Amino acid sequence: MGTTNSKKRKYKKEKKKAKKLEKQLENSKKLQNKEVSILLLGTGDSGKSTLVKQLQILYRNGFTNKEIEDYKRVIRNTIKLSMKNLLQSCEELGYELSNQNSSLATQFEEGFKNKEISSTPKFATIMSNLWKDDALKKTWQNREKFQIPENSDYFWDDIDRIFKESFVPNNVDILNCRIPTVGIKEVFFEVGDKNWRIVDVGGQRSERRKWIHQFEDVDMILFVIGISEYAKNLYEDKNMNRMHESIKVWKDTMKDTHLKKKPTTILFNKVDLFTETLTRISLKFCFPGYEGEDNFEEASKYVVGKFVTKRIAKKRDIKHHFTCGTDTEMIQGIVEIIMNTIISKSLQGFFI
Ligand SMILES: Nc1nc2c(ncn2[C@@H]2O[C@H](COP(=O)(O)OP(=O)(O)OP(=O)(O)O)[C@@H](O)[C@H]2O)c(=O)[nH]1
Ligand SMILES: [Mg+2]
Repeated sequence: MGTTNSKKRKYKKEKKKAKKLEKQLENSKKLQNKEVSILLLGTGDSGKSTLVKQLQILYRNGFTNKEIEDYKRVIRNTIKLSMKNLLQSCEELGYELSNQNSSLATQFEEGFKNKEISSTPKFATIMSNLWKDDALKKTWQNREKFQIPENSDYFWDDIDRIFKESFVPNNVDILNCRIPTVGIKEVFFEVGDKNWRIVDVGGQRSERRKWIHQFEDVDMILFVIGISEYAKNLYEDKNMNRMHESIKVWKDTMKDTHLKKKPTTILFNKVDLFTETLTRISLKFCFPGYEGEDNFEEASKYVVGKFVTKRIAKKRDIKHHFTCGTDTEMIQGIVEIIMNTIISKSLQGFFI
């Protein structure tokens, strides 16, 4: 009797296993034909488009000649505009340039208005000499007090190369270059035998009302947070702290009914800048209640807790990673983890 029951149980178990396998095979076949859509969300400047550039480098042979030419123009313009901004902020903060550099600053102001002069190697040398001035270095150390592209120092350190006639931006230059996204951009990739659609949106306030139209048609959300931005205010609202805005946007987004069942991954991006900023500005600046040390381990754990709260995590499938958006190798590793998670969820019938 006992033996018969145990045989029956074994048979039932085997049957269940076979059915599961059959379902997985069926899902896998469906998945082969299905495009998986990932929606990138997050406030402005958090690093969404940088991630798309990385995917372009990793899975689409990089950038076209036209794109490279456009980036060349943007990079050179940004260097000039940021230098102007730095000089002005230096004055506002009350730091004084050396006498020699004061006359360079005058030459810069005069040349800045003239497109031809400001494209010459001589003008580039003026900027690279200015960048060596202690007062400008001190101003840069206080960059959270004004609005300036975060990676300006990457370009200023290399002005001579960038203003050479033969200059062609490399991938790292392009990854460091900032162009705010306006509207919705779709990018398509094929990795292995899967098709992926990545939807990149603009994150500044005026762009966010367009987000909702994308919610229904996507399989997964990647929410990008600039974790280093806890000491900065918004570009579009000088009185609002960027981290507090990010928390608000995240909580509002998670309330949306269309997104309730969508797997969500948070990327706490800009970890390189986070580590550096912590050496200058305490996390208390943003969270007065923070009592930990200003090191990556403690501070990042605290910030994660502000996003992955018990209330949000209880109802949802939320994962998170720390990233440096400009580090191609690191991003490749994270992207592979995310894609594998999606594939395994699809095999369970999650998206199909
Ligand atoms: N140092 C550093 N810079 C980063 C990192 N990720 C992105 N950036 C830079 O941050 C700036 C903004 O990145 P974007 O990708 O344009 O930001 P976004 O989220 O697309 O911004 P919007 O289009 O306005 O919503 C760019 O200059 C990037 O080079 C990072 O991890 N480290
Ligand atoms: Mg963008």
